[in-house]
Amino acid sequence: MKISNVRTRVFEWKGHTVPPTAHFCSNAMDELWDKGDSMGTFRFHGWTTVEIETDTGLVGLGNVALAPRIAKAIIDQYLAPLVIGQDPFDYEYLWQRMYRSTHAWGRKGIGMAAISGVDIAIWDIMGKAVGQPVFKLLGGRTKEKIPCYASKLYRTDLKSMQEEAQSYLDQGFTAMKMRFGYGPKDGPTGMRANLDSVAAVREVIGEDVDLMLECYMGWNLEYTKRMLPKLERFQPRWLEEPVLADDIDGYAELNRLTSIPISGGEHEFTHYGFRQLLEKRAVSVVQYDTNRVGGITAARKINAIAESFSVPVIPHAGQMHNYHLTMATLASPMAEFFPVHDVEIGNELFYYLFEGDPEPVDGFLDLDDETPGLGLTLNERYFDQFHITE
Ligand SMILES: O=C(O)[C@H](O)[C@H](O)[C@@H](O)CO
Ligand SMILES: [Mg+2]
Repeated sequence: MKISNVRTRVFEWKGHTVPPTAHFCSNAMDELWDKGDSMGTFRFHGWTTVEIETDTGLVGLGNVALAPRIAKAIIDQYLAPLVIGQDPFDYEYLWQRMYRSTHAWGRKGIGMAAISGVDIAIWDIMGKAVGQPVFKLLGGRTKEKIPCYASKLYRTDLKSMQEEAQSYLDQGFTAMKMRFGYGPKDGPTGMRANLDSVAAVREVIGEDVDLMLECYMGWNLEYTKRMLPKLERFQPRWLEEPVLADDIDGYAELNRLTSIPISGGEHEFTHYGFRQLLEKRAVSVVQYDTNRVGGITAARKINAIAESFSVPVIPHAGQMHNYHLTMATLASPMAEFFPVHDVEIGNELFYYLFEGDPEPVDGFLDLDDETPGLGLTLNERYFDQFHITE
């Protein structure tokens, strides 16, 4: 079998979107005086699909969510020529070929995200070729079902957040993640607002539901050191991305500071990047996203490294490209799940673009033993809601 063609398309949502609101989610732009719509550069309203065809008629489907237009250009110009004519089962060789040939600029960030999209499509092909779901190629069914946590609760008014948290309880979730809306520039009143939002959610969900707290790179080391002791009474499952992804020593200092586990990794790349995070004990939860980190080929290596450090892997985003890895390793105890709703931040756009992702039932997801490959197809019902660039 040989790869005969690589087709990339950029899907940019032109349908209804929920307008941004102030303090929606703390983020890396908040430190700037002219931050404007600070989440503007962190919306996922576009996605790149990667369809890799073989000379035997199979089509593998991959995806990239970061900088979709750039990802398409990288795949079209640099990566497609490296894999066309090759055997997809030589996936490690093909990964090294893509990694090494773009090493000067592609080992982190959008270069590695583009490699991820190609790699995911290659694994979809391999599963389809042998008639097995991808997780069966990675280690098989290590769980009867995958526990998952509801992930939204962006900062709005406290009553709306309490109603949203209650809705996840009503759906049977026993874990959920909320976002902070304030950071260092908002001073003591912002701290109070942050603490009040956690108290409000805890008031609804009680003490026996896991609550994760998301800073999305919007705090800094000094502010987080002040916040952590104040947050301990809420017993969060983890505090996520309090500092910039490059501040690995800051992560490590925070992770040693209190009983609250620090999580991160959705903005880290390759098994080399995660070796650094783990050797420095910088995170207590590894959160790569397979469509960024280097695809399934890199993610499975990270799973093994994390397992050797006894650090759990709970990938960013849920979504099929991550679920197969979580199913195939005991090192990954659960998955993130983005509730489906109107397009807002854009994490939920995945459901408008693809069909096949499992629906959670009582806080659990399952994958089908009989569906070969990743189990995803493009959702053509919404194509008219997208501007599509071939
Ligand atoms: O952990 C997450 O889910 C990510 O940080 C979100 O996708 C991001 O959009 C901010 O909430
Ligand atoms: Mg996050």
